[in-house]
Amino acid sequence: MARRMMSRLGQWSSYVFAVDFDTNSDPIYFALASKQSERPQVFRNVLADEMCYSLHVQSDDKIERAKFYGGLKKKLSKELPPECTILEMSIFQPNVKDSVIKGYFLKDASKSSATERVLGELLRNDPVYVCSYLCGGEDRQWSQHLWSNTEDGWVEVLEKYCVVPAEKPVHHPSTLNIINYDVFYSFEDAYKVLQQCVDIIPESKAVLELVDQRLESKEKTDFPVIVIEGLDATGKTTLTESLTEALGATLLKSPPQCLSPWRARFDTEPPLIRRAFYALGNYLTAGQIGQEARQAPVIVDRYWHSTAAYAIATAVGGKLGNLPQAGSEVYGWPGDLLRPSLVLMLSLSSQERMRRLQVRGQDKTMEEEELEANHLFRQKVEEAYQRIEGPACVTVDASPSPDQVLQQVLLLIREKCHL
Ligand SMILES: Nc1ncnc2c1ncn2[C@@H]1O[C@H](COP(=O)(O)OP(=O)(O)O)[C@@H](O)[C@H]1O
Ligand SMILES: Nc1ccn([C@H]2C[C@H](O)[C@@H](COP(=O)(O)OP(=O)(O)O)O2)c(=O)n1
Repeated sequence: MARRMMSRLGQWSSYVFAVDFDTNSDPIYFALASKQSERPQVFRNVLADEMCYSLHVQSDDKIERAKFYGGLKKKLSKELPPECTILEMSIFQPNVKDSVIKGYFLKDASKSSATERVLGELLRNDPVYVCSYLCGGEDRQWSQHLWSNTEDGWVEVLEKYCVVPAEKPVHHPSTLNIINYDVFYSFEDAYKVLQQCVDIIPESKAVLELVDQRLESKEKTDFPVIVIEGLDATGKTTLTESLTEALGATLLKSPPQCLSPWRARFDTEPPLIRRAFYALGNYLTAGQIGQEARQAPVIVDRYWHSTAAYAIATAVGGKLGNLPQAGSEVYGWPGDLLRPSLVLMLSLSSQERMRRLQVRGQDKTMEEEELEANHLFRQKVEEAYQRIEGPACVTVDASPSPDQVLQQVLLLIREKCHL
């Protein structure tokens, strides 16, 4: 037992735990120690008389971890008593890339044994670590208790540690695992993810077959390639159509039409798989761009900026300030993806965007519903758009009439692409 304790503390001593009690403020950071700290009040102001637990996925397989973590929230929401609040939590090594293990922190005000029963069941059947947290003693010190399964099926506490405060890290933990989890910077990295999904998501096979037949694109195109970006309802469809006509251009989009039968399927998958699907869509579109730009200018409705900006904004929790700094490698362009001549981002006030969404009155994707509900998320998408480089986007005011927006954009294209 003593040896196991040493080994676990050895394993976790460089890790910090972060719990998101409130998305508008910083997480609460804590670490584990064998002795109490002089500043023991880790959860002061955020926990009352509740029982607390944490759950972390325990698997070396990236796909299994992503799938299980996504399903775990649904399972917990369904099976736990309604008085139980489920908060996002992560364990990470401060400022070390790829070190995050995601999990949930449970605040349970139910005073029933149902929660422990559900967690015991999970521990027996699924790849999870389960811990409970207790506050005791005169100085109200918190301790963490790691659960273990006994051979006869009971749950026991295996190890117990003191919970001590930890410093706020320079980089928000949600930024540490962006590369190759949320954003893919080469064809091969995205392709590998879908290859590993073939057994669990049979549709991956059809997508990979299409991708295998993609056209190769040269680095330099004969005619200019102009990408139009922006949040939903900022006027991309309206502008790309009028622009295509005005310039005698070819109109393409990413993801391309040939992926539409599978898009809804991949939209239900966890970020790792969903984002790999969209990344591959860009390479398919790049092949089409290369082909079409031999004959005429090409207009593209969404491309890499959309893929990276939405992925980064979804991955980064909390405040706008948690986004990786401008100039970070996460905003870089994939070395093997065709670069357009110009990227324009249509920008609108949230009131006008909402008005246009209502006028259009269509079904919105879940993500767009979230955008509406979540002003912060919308800001993060736009900020990420503006930080992406290689080429960076030029922001266009999309609030004037459709014709005025078209004239403004034609001027920009003439100036930057000499068309
Ligand atoms: N410049 C504009 N002024 C006013 N309404 C516009 C303008 N551009 C587009 N719209 C309207 O706003 C809605 C969203 O435009 P759309 O081109 O479909 O956006 P997106 O393709 O970016 O989702 C549509 O109903 C469209 O007719
Ligand atoms: N090239 C692209 C295009 C869209 N995406 C993702 C990003 C968001 O999750 C959604 C936004 O697409 P949505 O269909 O809502 O937007 P439009 O209707 O095209 O304006 O798709 C992407 O990752 N890469």
